Order: sequence, then structure tokens, then C-alpha cells
Amino acid sequence: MAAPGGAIMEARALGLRFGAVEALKDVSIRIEAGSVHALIGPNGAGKSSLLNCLSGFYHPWTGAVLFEGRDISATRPPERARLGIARTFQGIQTYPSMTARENILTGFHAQMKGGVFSGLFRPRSAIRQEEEFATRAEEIIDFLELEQDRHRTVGDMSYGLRKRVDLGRALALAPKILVMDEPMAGMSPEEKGDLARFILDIRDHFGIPVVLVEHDMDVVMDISDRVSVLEFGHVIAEGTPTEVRSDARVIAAYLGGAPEAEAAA
Ligand SMILES: Nc1ncnc2c1ncn2[C@@H]1O[C@H](COP(=O)(O)OP(=O)(O)OP(=O)(O)O)[C@@H](O)[C@H]1O
Repeated sequence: MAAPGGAIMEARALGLRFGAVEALKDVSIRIEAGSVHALIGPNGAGKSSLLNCLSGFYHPWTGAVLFEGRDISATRPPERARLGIARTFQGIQTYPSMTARENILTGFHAQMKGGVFSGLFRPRSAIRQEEEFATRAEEIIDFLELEQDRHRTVGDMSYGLRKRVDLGRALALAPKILVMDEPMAGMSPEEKGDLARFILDIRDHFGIPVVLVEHDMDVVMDISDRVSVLEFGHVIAEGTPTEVRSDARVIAAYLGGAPEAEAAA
């Protein structure tokens, strides 16, 4: 359920400090239901800090994080996952010695009912739940076009395929929102194209909004509905890709020396 006005998630006036460093200063953003929302900005601008505040890994010193209209600022990452906030990280989070299917099945653990006794005696409800998870895992495998790779050991896969399996684990949560930290980092152009397509499909077929930090400006401009631009812990611009790419403050921020300056200009 989105809050009035269509925002499923909001950061309100967030402030975050690390010693003398003010990583976030009065940062407010709204993630609209059914949108892909990118956070961009030069190195050290505060993008990861903001993402970590949304997913509960950092707790802002001031301000609030709202999800479906409820203040979740005090909750930790496992509770946010249970609320439906899934997160992927930079790099690979899969288990290399397990197959693609087994990795995706681990994503269902947070939803398992019962404790050790249901594991020992396996009542019918536990068996039914396992069957349901197996069916949903197959749906995710089909969606991510991993049919040929479902029984391959993840450690033997290409980086792009492993990232896809990683995404499958996040989708196993049946999230209401997906938070992704630099999903395209380290990928070939072809792998980036595939992942960009999956992100749009996640939005369109599942209706799951996606918030991502991403440095590849071509990808950001291609797939985002909204873009928030940070610089020195402030949001300096927010709008559609077309709006932000012609914003004088954004151009100045990138021409100030960030490596992705040319792509954003
Ligand atoms: N755990 C931490 N401890 C100390 N300082 C931190 C920590 N996390 C972030 N910072 C500082 O906060 C500021 C914002 O960092 P953050 O990683 O959020 O920026 P970013 O925009 O994600 O940068 P990049 O694009 O380089 O990843 C930087 O000055 C950074 O050094």
C-alpha cells in the first residue's frame, strides 16, 4: 500500500554524521509506487549512506524513514526485509558452492513458518510451504531466464549470471520494494543490458518499485522514472532523467571532477 500521494517510501529531512563528516544533510526523497528511482552524484556525495538509511543498515541522526506511511526509522534490516524491503549489495552475495536454484531457495528462509520442531517432524504445513517455495523458485528462475543454469554451481558461473541469481534471492522475499546498490558495477555491456531489462520487468510485471545507486549514466538515463542527484550530502536536483541532465547544478556538480562527468553532461 502506498502512502497518500503515491509514495511507498520516503526519507524526510535525514541527517547522518560520521565524526566530522556530514554524510547526509536534510535529505528528503519520495519513492513513488511502481517507479525506478535512481540516486546519482559524485563520489562521496552520500548515495550509499542514503541507501543504507532506507534499508536500515544506517540509522539517521535526524529525520525519519517512512514505508507505506509508517515511521520505520528505528527498525533494523531483518525487520525491514520482513516488511518487504529487499536489498542487493555491491559485489556478489550468493553461496558459490550451491546451485542457482538452491541459492534462490535460501531467499525464502525469512518467510519460513515454524522452528526446529517443524524441521524435525515436518508437519504437513511445512511440506506444503516447501512445495510453495519450490514453485515460486521456479517462477523466479523462469523470469530471470535461468532455466538452463538452475542446477549449475554458482561459483562456476559468469559474474553477470551470479548477479542474476543474487537478484533471484532478493525476489524470493516477494518484496514490495527493491533497493539495489550499484547493480551494474563490474558488468559487461551485454550483462548491463540484460539486468536493465530485468529491472524494468520487475517494475512492470511485478509492480515492484526499484531504488538504485548507479554510476553508469547511460543505464540511469535509460531505465529511471525519477532521478535524485546528491552532492556533499544534499539533494541538489530531483526529476525525470531529461530534467536532471539539463539542470545547471547537476552539470556543475559533475564537471567539478567526478569521473562520470562527461556521461551526465
Ligand atoms: N561507515 C562510514 N564511516 C565513516 N565515514 C563514512 C562511512 N560511510 C560513509 N562515510 C563518509 O560519508 C560520506 C558519504 O559517503 P557515501 O559512501 O554515502 O557516498 P557515495 O555517494 O555513496 O560515494 P561513492 O559513489 O564513492 O560510493 C563520505 O565522506 C564518506 O567518506
